[in-house]
Amino acid sequence: MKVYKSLTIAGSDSGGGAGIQADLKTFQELGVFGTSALTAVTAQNTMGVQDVFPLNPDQVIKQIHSVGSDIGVDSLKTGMLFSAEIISAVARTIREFKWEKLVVDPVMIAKGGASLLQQQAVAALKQELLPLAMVLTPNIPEAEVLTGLSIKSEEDKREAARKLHGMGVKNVLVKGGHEDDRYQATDLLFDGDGFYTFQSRRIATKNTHGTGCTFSAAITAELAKGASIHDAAATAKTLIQAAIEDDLNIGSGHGPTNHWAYNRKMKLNR
Ligand SMILES: Nc1ncnc2c1ncn2[C@@H]1O[C@H](COP(=O)(O)OP(=O)(O)O)[C@@H](O)[C@H]1O
Ligand SMILES: Cc1ncc(COP(=O)(O)O)c(N)n1
Repeated sequence: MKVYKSLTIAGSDSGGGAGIQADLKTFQELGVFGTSALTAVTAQNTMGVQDVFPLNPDQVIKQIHSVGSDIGVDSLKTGMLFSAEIISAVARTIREFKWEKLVVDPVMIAKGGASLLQQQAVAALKQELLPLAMVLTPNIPEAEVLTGLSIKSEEDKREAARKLHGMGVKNVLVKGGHEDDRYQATDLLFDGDGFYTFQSRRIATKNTHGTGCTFSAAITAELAKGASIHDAAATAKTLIQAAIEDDLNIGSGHGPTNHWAYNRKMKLNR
């Protein structure tokens, strides 16, 4: 049996809903062997981020080398990277290994408002990491920071996607979770040629902690198995919908989604 492997380079969420924990659970749910390189430890729960302890770039790089030199990487994703120094070191290592199936989730701010990326690191993200990305998955506020555009409409989303593609990203997937739409959650993919939308019913819930991490991890796992970006995005959208729908209601703030809901839903639909 061929074993597919995905690496996540991201922060730890002690609360288990986002970051490395969400990524590994999602890889597992999609049948892919998950490995990780931690960039930072956060003391975090559903109420917010209580503290952030970044690792130094050498500590991050050593973990990536350990995984890359022995276990192997069919696809990888980045999440919380925190500083320009970590971004430069990670970008250098990805180039060294010549990994192509890279999903960049440009994590900037946690749902509760805590900063997970230093402001001065945005330039490094744009210059060093975006040109290596096979897929970039910004939410609306992240797409606004990266492009300098204000995004209010579907056409604004397209304009932002075009601009990000111009920065060297092969496929741009602008997520619509933050949109002011009571009925739908619509994600937009631009592959350089055409636009594709992935739409679902918007679920009325406060428990959306880690949706972005889970969504980009699902794309990463599907790419490892050889799926096209279009198919990977479709699977990720189905998985995140099932995960949000199946409300776990953990904690008293923004709770996590259910990472094992997808397979259960697939079995029921069979
Ligand atoms: N309330 C919701 N109902 C259904 N889908 C949602 C909801 N909120 C977010 N999503 C979906 O979850 C994924 C992550 O979106 P988003 O919330 O924009 O990212 P982030 O967690 O990075 O802020 C996207 O596929 C988006 O469409
Ligand atoms: C360690 C870590 N990484 C990422 C996020 C973003 O979470 P979300 O997916 O809800 O934007 C987070 N809260 N913590």
